[in-house]
Amino acid sequence: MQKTVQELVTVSNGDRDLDLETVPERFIREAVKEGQQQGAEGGEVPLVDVPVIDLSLLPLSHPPASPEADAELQSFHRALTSWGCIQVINHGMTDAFLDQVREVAKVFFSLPSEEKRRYLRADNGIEGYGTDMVLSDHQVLDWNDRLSLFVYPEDCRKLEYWPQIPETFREILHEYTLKLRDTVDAVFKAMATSLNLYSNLFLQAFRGKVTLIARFNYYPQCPRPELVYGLKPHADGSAIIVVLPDREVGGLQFLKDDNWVKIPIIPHALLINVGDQVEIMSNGVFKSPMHRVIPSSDHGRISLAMFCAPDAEEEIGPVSELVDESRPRLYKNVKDYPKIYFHHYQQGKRPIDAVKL
Ligand SMILES: O=C(O)CCC(=O)C(=O)O
Ligand SMILES: [Fe+2]
Repeated sequence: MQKTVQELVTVSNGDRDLDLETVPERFIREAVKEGQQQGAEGGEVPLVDVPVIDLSLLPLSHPPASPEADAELQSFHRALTSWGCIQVINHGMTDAFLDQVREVAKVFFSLPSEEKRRYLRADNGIEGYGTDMVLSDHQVLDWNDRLSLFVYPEDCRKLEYWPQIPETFREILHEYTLKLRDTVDAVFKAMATSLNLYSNLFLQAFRGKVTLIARFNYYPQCPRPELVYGLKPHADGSAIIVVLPDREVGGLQFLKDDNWVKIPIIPHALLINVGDQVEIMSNGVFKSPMHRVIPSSDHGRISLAMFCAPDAEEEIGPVSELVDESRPRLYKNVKDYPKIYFHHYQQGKRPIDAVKL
């Protein structure tokens, strides 16, 4: 396999000591190469608050038990219909546990290359350690290395890709997965409740079968962040995505009303995005937001994204309760949306447009 980004930047003394002074051509954004990048792209991106939702207050069925629960449900609904993104607090995981999850990821990415390469992704595989998938010679590469693992259901796990160092990696990822299962169930129930539908609607549509894929992202420090993307602008292809962002280093940006904005770091909140599959199922009521990551010039950044999706065998489509004369059906029914997603993403298109009616 080609060098990882981390190998390219030749870190000699911790994260701060970068030998690389220029960014290799393959990472340079198309717009920069074509001389089209506008001032704002390289300049300041404003900081805008993302709605903060207290998960412990969200009612999981009708009717909300208290005025507070009702108010929280309204905020949740507003956030998902406008932003498609929330920061969740009181999600049931302690600060110390989230820091442990971050720590095992940090230790893994700090291991020598030879050790990490024991978990290298196969050429045409999804799981394992590696870089942006190289699909064509002209593809602009993301300034990002990642470790992707199927984590749920448990019988899908391929332990040969699960790091053995640090020793606690497997156990902590297992525990995080089980806790997140509860979190995503609660979010799906609150979504349905906020739409005045019965709370198990999404989970039943998935026939109780959800899959979780963990993606540990590492964005090494970059000498010219304004020339590259840590992750190119994209919306996520799953149903919902739960991100544990870096505690200190920002970089995640969202497209809000056609402008890129930064969001504040809330160290122990989980960031939850609507993915394309929930946009489709909600007939466009909930929005799958465009987002991107810009690396930092001073520090490496680590995040853990958990992609939660129905089984690829399940057909999904707008739920009938959300289709009527005033809101005609906007999307086709689809099976194996991730396949459609990757096919269109590779071509630089927005995948959800391919299933619009
Ligand atoms: O690194 C982040 O904060 C976001 C990651 C992300 O958007 C993704 O993995 O799809
Ligand atoms: Fe994403």
